[in-house]
Amino acid sequence: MQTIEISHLSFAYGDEPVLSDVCFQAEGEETIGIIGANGVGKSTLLKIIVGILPEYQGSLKICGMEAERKNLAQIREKTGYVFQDSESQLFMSNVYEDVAFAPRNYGYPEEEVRRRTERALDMVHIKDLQEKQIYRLSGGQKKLASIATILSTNPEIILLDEPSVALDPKNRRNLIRILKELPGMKIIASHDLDMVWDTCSRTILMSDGRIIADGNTKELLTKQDLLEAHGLELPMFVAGQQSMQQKK
Ligand SMILES: Nc1ncnc2c1ncn2[C@@H]1O[C@H](COP(=O)(O)OP(=O)(O)OP(=O)(O)O)[C@@H](O)[C@H]1O
Repeated sequence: MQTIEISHLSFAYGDEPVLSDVCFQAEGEETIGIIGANGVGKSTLLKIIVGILPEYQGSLKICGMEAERKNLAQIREKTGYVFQDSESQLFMSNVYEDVAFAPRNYGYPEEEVRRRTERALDMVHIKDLQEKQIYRLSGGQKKLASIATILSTNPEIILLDEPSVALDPKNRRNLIRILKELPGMKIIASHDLDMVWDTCSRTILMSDGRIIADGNTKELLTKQDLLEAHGLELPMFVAGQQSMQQKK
C-alpha cells in the first residue's frame, strides 16, 4: 500500500531555513491538497518526498522504505513528480518520445515501453497527440503530456505542483476530471483552492515552513479566518455559497 511517513522534517537552502519540524502521515488512495501562500515551502516539501532534495533533517519513509541513498532508485520508481513548469518535464522531440523516456530509461523491452506509453497517454486522453512536437502543444496539452510522462512508470504516489496554473477554465475542468480518474495516492500543492475543494479529501495548510492545519478539506476550506490569517482566501465556490446563505 502507498504510505508516506514524515517525522520532524526540516530543510534549509544553504543558511535559509524553509521547512521546520514538518510531520504528517498518509496512506492508501488519499488525495491530499497542500495549500499555503507563496514561498511557504510547498514545492520544497514535494521535492523532498520524491528525492530531488536529499539534504534534509528528520525522517522520511516512502512505502515503508527509509528515504536514504540506497533506496533512492526504488523511491523514485514509486513516486512521480509533475513540475509546475511543463518545460522542466518535457525535453524530447515529441509527446510519444517524452512519455516513453522513463520506461526506456528503466530498461524495459521496447514492447513493454510501448504498452506503458500508450496506457499513460490513454489515462490523460491525449493518444491523438502522440506524434505532436512538444513546441506545437498548447499549455493545457503540455500539462497533460507532463502528467503522462510520470504515469508511464506506474507510480504509486503522484505529486503535482500547481497543476492548474495558467490553464483556461475548460482545460482546468478537464484536468480536474483527469486527476479524479488517476489511481494511487495524489498530493497536490496549489493556490487553486477551488480545485483542491473538488479533488482532495484532505488538506494540509502550510505557513512559513510549518504545518498549521491538517484535516478534512470541506471543513478546513470553510474556515475563512484561518485561511485569511495565512494569506489565502475562501474558495470561490465556498464564498459564493456563504454569501447566498447570508442573503436568505
Ligand atoms: N533552489 C532554491 N535555492 C534557494 N532558495 C530557494 C530555492 N527554491 C526555493 N527557494 C526558497 O525557498 C522558499 C520556499 O520555496 P517553495 O518554492 O518551496 O515555496 P512554495 O510554497 O512552493 O511557493 P509558491 O507558492 O510560490 O510556488 C522560498 O523562500 C524560496 O525563495
